[in-house]
Amino acid sequence: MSMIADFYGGKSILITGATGFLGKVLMEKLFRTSPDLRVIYILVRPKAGQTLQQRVFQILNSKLFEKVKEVCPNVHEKIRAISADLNQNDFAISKEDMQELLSYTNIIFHCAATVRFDDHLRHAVQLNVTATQQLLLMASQMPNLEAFIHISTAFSNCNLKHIDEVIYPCPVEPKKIIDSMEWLDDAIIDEITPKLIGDRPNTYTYTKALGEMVVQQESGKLNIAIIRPSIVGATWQEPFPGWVDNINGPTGLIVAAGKGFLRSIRATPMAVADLIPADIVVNLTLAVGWYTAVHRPKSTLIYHCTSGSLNPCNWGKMGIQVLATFEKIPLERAFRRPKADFTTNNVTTQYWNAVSHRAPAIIYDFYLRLTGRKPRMTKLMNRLLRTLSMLEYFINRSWEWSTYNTEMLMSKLSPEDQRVFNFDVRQLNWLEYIENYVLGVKKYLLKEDMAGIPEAKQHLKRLRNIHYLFNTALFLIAWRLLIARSQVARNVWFFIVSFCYKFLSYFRASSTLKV
Ligand SMILES: CCCCCCCCCCCCCCCCCCCCCC(=O)SCCNC(=O)CCNC(=O)[C@H](O)C(C)(C)COP(=O)(O)OP(=O)(O)OC[C@H]1O[C@@H](n2cnc3c(N)ncnc32)[C@H](O)[C@@H]1OP(=O)(O)O
Ligand SMILES: NC(=O)C1=CN([C@@H]2O[C@H](COP(=O)(O)OP(=O)(O)OC[C@H]3O[C@@H](n4cnc5c(N)ncnc54)[C@H](OP(=O)(O)O)[C@@H]3O)[C@@H](O)[C@H]2O)C=CC1
Repeated sequence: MSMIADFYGGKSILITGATGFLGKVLMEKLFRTSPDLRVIYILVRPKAGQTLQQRVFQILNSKLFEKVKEVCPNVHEKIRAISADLNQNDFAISKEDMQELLSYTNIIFHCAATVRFDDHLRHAVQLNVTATQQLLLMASQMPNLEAFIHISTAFSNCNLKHIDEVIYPCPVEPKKIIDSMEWLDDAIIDEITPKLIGDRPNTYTYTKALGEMVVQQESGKLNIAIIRPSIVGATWQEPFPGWVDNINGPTGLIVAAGKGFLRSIRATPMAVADLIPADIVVNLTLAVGWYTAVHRPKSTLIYHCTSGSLNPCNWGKMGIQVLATFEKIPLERAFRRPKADFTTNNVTTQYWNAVSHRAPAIIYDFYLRLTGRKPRMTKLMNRLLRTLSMLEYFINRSWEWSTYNTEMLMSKLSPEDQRVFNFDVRQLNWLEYIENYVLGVKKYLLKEDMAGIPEAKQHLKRLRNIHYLFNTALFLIAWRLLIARSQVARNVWFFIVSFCYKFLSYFRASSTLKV
């Protein structure tokens, strides 16, 4: 019997960010392991022309929720979508809905955030700091609340090399930042942003650090815990291996490599690739929810959900395995063959960006223009290069995260809970995981059919032939130009031609003699 699954039975759970990557995996696991839970409230905003109901319907009818329907056939009745926008005052929740949330909620999982690295500071503060503060205020009015679990990121203190499971203060108090965002205009905010974020690389990591400070300062009498996952990747085992549905983090680069857009990347092959599968994050989150509610630790505990210190993998190994998988299982309609390499300095990066990224895009756009179509490759390539420049910070450094609390929690679980809510990353086989990740990208994100693999392989063969033809033509043109200009080149050319002629004559003469 799982104590954790049992604990969530009959509970009313509030999840923010339930429509996001992690939120969906969290909801799925909750429904699958505790189908007798009372209700899951999710705060959702209408988006991309879809109503709340349409969004929920789409999630529940997705591949991810297939197994849930077997164990919890009435899942539609157990999910209650509440119209909310975390950017608005009181989240723009109606009075009745607010009353219901305040009266019944037992557990809160706060996953919502803006994860964009380059978000404007005002927006990032609003969502990652102010909204967290408002949610804590709401939580403090919930008489039945047992635990508040805040999802942060292991990179909130990426300006440090060794990071402990503690909250590190930022120089400027979050309250002052929240206040100043109300009266400063955008131009001034733009000007002070680099000074505020200091040695952090972007507004995302900075505002997530401020969010943690807010949690600490406003915790009051609440039972709170903070989880810091590193780079969340596709699922490892549950509900099935390799599930992923957005392009954040490494996923976008895996797609770009598989489609042949990404040919070189400025990364340190030996740097630790601190990836963590989404299902491990979710299992730890649910275990932390249980532990925080039942054991009520005296202070706010922080849990690092990272892989580097327990089972390290590096970017070099990961890159090789990604490419090896694409050899066996290519993506459809690739632009070029999947073939990428790491560069380690600015000069080679600029060179390969020009030769392997920009030049093919320009040539392809020229071809599109010639055939009366709209050019698009240069724009796409520029976006990819911008993305690469944003991710570079994270793939050229290694961090050490201590995992004392996470290991302590593991030791508190019963053998059954260790199995059902497994967050022991030491059991993960990286090569197998990455292969499944790449397969998952193909199946679940790009929705490509496995039956199309032979055709995809044929397409790659055609691309290889075009590549050889192009290189031969380029070589011949260069050689012709050289011969026209250099006496040495001419001599070498005559030498080769006469050597080939003599060799052929000798070969013909000896074969005539034999007859
Ligand atoms: C041997 C070599 C082998 C090579 C093989 C390859 C193997 C793999 C090697 C693996 C190395 C992994 C490194 C991971 C490090 C992650 C560190 C995370 C650390 C923190 C973790 C966290 O705690 S938190 C979650 C992370 N938070 C994000 O990860 C959001 C990022 N993101 C944005 O901050 C915005 O996205 C940004 C970029 C501003 C654009 O912003 P923007 O306004 O220009 O545009 P959009 O966002 O609308 O995206 C418009 C177009 O960008 C394209 N794109 C967007 N993301 C993309 C992406 N990741 N990879 C590719 N392409 C991407 C997309 O293809 C769109 O293309 P299209 O237009 O055709 O749809
Ligand atoms: N992915 C990763 O690699 C990592 C993520 N994390 C943390 O995990 C958490 C979840 O991340 P992830 O699932 O990847 O992120 P996603 O971007 O996939 O999901 C973000 C969620 O927040 C919601 N949200 C954003 N703005 C609002 C708003 N104004 N009102 C209501 N809801 C809003 C989104 O809703 P909508 O669908 O409407 O946009 C979505 O459900 C975040 O706190 C993130 O910082 C930490 C480490 C790594």
